[in-house]
Amino acid sequence: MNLLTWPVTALGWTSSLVQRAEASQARINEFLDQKTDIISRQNVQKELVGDIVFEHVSFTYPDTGIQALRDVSFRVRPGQTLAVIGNTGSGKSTIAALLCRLYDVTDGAIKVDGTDVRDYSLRALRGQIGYVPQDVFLFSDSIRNNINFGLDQPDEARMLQAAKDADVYQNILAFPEGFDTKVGERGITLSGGQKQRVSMARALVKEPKILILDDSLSAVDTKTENAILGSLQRIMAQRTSLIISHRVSSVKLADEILVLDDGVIVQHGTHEALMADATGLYRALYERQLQTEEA
Ligand SMILES: Nc1ncnc2c1ncn2[C@@H]1O[C@H](COP(=O)(O)OP(=O)(O)OP(=O)(O)O)[C@@H](O)[C@H]1O
Repeated sequence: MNLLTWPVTALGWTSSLVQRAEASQARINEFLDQKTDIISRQNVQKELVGDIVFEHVSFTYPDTGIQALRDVSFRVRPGQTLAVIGNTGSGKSTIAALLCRLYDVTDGAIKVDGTDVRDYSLRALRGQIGYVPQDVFLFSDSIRNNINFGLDQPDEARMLQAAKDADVYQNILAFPEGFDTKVGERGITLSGGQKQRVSMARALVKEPKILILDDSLSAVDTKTENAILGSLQRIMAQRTSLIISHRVSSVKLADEILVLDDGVIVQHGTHEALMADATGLYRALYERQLQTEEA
């Protein structure tokens, strides 16, 4: 059903339909506002395995002229976890935005399972990527509908499992109406960490082949973050994951870590290998964060 052309009068039937339509409309508008030049080709609709390759990718934001990435190359094999760390503004989120094709690369290419992302149908590509954005967006609706958002056929067992995996199940059960509890303007207010975990459950319930966590646990303390990442290990082992963070604690378990500085990969390797480089940016980030935590 095309919600863009859905007659407004037809929306009057049930309030939950209206809310879902509003929610979908908001999301559609969000995409349309910024992505008018992204063309969806219908030819490639295959099921993904999750092999991601960035080949000499450079990207300049068209509106500001800011070059966010310069000659970035890496590969993440199916089932592996790649982490990206760097200071604020170093280009981390831009990597996620390009992979989801919110923008097209300026130079180079991004390939998923050997096919350029520009050749996929947008629906096929984005439908298989679970993206937990930095800025969580929850609809004024029940927690259940927020988690199941975008699914054609919601499944109760899958939703419950996603909430458990995102470590928000017990919080939700403690609310008066459990998963039917309304959030947002007409409901209760969730803490920043709870919102992030509901948003994570929304990504996990899709059982995506590619999972992107974009600073998704910044609002929880390091202890909770470690507990969530620990419980996500099983899930991440079954898909290709991209963890974007400015915190060393979030990235240290990854198979490979990229260190970005001003749009350029300045280091890459495992946590142990990067820590061994006493003069590298990674070690400097680690020591700075240790000092902040101790303070
Ligand atoms: N939508 C946008 N339009 C124009 N410029 C942008 C946009 N998003 C990011 N930028 C710019 O691109 C550069 C890289 O930003 P990006 O968000 O990728 O960095 P980041 O490492 O994820 O930062 P943070 O840790 O603060 O989220 C920055 O200079 C930023 O100001």
